[in-house]
Amino acid sequence: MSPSRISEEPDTAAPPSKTAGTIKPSSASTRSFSSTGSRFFGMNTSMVESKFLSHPEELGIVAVGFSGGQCKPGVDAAPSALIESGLLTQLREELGYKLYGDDQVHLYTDLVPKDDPPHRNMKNPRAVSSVTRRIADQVYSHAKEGRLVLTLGGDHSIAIGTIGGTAKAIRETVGQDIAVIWVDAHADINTPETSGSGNIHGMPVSFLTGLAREDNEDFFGWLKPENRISVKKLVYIGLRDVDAGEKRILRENGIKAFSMFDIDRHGIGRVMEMALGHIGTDTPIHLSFDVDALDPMWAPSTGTPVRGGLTLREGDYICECVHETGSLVAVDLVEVNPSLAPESDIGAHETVRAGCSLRPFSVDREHTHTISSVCGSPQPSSQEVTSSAFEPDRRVLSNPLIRNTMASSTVTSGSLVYERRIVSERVHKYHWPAVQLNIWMLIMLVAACTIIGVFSTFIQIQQTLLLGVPWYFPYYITVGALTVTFIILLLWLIFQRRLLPSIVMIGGFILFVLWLVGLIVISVQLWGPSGSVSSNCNLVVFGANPQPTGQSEHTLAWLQQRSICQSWQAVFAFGVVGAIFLLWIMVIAYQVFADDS
Ligand SMILES: NC(=[NH2+])NCCC[C@H](N)C(=O)O
Repeated sequence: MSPSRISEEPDTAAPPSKTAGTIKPSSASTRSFSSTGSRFFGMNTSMVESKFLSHPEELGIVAVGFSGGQCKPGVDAAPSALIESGLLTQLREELGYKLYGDDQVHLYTDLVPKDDPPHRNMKNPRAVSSVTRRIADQVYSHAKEGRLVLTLGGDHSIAIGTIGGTAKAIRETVGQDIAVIWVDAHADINTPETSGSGNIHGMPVSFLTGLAREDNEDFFGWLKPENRISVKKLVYIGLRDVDAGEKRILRENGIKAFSMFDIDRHGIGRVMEMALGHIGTDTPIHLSFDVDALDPMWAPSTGTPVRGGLTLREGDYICECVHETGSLVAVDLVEVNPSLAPESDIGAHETVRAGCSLRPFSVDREHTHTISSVCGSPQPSSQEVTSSAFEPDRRVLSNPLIRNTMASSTVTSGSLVYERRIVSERVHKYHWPAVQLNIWMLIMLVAACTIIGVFSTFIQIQQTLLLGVPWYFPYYITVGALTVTFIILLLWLIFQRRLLPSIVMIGGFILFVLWLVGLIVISVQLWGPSGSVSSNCNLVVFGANPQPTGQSEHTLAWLQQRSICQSWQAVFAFGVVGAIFLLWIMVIAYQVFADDS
């Protein structure tokens, strides 16, 4: 590691300074803007209310000059390069943040042991473990103060510390678990055992989620449950180079991942809606942004570049959307490596510039309306889309030629033209109340089958007695059969995940009308003026005095007549229940429809 620093202070674990504007990037102004104490980020440009920060106008800066999570030197120089490019000055002077933090890039040299042999296939395990532990303390102290925390890396292994620190602080201050949006070309979820490289920057997520564990404090055993995150609250964006073992881990744990394939297919706007919808509106968000998520066209100077990545504008958009939620509590910007400048020095310069552009802190006021309407109210995620998020690109990933074209981008040298064709496709996910739907189907099934059964028996009796069959017997049997068919259709649609409220409303209405006609006819038969069934039953069956007993034909005939009368009553009761339940399902379908729109 060849550390670079802004000031050559030895690194200590001292808590971050509480003096505003103390980070001194080169000759940057140390002027500090006064805070109005309002709960808004970026007072000058944005009016997004922070949901979880008590001091959103304060920015805790942690500058991490550490590269031990991988083998290429230079990534430790990124914080200095970013600061020298004016990132912090802009945050302070243009966006009005009060900056908090030590006036140095931390090199953690005191924590790097001379001898650090591999452990469980991990390279530099002791150094990475103790450095990330120190970072966790630094981030924790800022987050505990209710500040937004910005960590400038360093390689992505440092996220073990940043996310570990945020998770703990937010649990203590807000009492909630954080969600993590991991923007990266890589999933970084290898366990020590699945990793092919042994580089810990490819493993941070497995330690943070508890998929990889160690008891020994020297090897991340210091990560306790309060530092961990749930796989359910983890969302990837921009993936395109995922190891086989990682794919298995993602699939087995049902982790939400939006690859470049999804971004090409749906567009970044829809992907952000789905990502934020998965997290929910009421969850603090830690955004961990690896600059290699961007296409090397914009960010070539990074350790593990992969072609076919995000445009710079898409990267900005992700940051803006997350900012717009008001749920952002911490940000990492990692893997900028100014010493890796393929072709020319412009590479390093461009990468640093891209890094500076990725600021989830402000949105132009003119943009605010458009962005709020897209990102501010996350849509429910679409299972049709995201469950397949990983599978379709397997073929693409395996073929480097195809991989390069998967972004559907065209680059013409001279003037840069980047154009992504977006196949837009609107996918709704309706939230049906499963319990109510199941109860409805069960009751309707019972009602329909009872009516079919009773009227079939009545037809047999009529035929046995050589009497004509009234039209409403077969009519009600048909209505019952249609109801059963409708329920089977609903079950099939549910199974296909295509149950639309309109189908339920139209089907429910038609059945309701048919059912109501049957109910009216039965009511007329039961209580109508001309020889009603009810009065006959009351007179002959229920009113028989004394009621016949004993083993005689008379008793058997009476019992038969009684069961006919009871069947009429049952038919009427189920007729009423059916009509009411059909009304109910129309109301449910309308609510589901209204909720979605
Ligand atoms: N943060 C990164 N750039 N990670 C790259 C990881 C590459 C590879 N999957 C590995 O585990 O080694």
